[in-house]
Amino acid sequence: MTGCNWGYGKEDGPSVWHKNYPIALGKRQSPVDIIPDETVRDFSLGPIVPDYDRCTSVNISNNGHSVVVEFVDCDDRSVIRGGPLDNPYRLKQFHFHWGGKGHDGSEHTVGGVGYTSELHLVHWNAIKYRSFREASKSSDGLAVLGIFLETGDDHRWLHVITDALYMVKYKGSVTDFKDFNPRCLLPSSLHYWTYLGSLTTPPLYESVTWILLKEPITVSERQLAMFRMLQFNAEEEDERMRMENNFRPPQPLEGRTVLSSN
Ligand SMILES: NS(=O)(=O)c1ccc(CCCCO)cc1
Ligand SMILES: [Zn+2]
Repeated sequence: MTGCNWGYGKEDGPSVWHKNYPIALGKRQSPVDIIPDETVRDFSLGPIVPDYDRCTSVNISNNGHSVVVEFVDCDDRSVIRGGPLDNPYRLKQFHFHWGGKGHDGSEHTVGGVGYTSELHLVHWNAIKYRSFREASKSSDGLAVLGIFLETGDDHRWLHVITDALYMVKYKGSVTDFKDFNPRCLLPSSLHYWTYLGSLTTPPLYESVTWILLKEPITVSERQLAMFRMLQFNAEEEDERMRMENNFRPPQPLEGRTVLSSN
């Protein structure tokens, strides 16, 4: 497998991903537009339980597409359970998607309206699969908890992440990032929508049970602007490209139903 040949530009962006990743035209692609009135209340859906209190964050890195915080996932120290999930899924990493200055950058939209940004906490089914890589190719392999970000006051804890961004400005950079518990990024309500979808970036595998929290968290424009000082390119590359608008637009629902917790 050669390196990444995709991006978010005109030549390599979401509209041409299908050339190298034909599943982009598949039947359970993500993100999608969530139309609240068309979601189905499922009273059998229990609460979602993120249990991150024994999590071990390892590092923060720039992979040329987003900024990613990775966690130790060799045991069940930090998992998400309940809701639509048949067993606990291990926390592997979280990352963000955002827009340009004054532009929305969420991936999922609600009633056709986007948010300023979207946080994805990525988990994998270690009960059924032996590795994240194997799980990522399986229809019930991954669970991604999606949290919308809206602009307003400073987020009390986001500075811990934005203070580290200068260390990972360029693609391929990584730095230690210990003792961060993503529980501080959750909104107060865990009411959610859930549906079966895919990774929103190549390889676009249709392996994700999406769980989207209805309540957004609030971050400031200043905090969000820090993400835009990141670059898509490596330090040694001539072409400087600001990391922004790293989101895929909504894809066809293709007959899927979005379920709603209470
Ligand atoms: N935006 S997302 O949460 O759907 C997401 C999560 C994780 C990956 C990496 C998959 C690597 C497979 O080998 C890609 C995308
Ligand atoms: Zn994502």
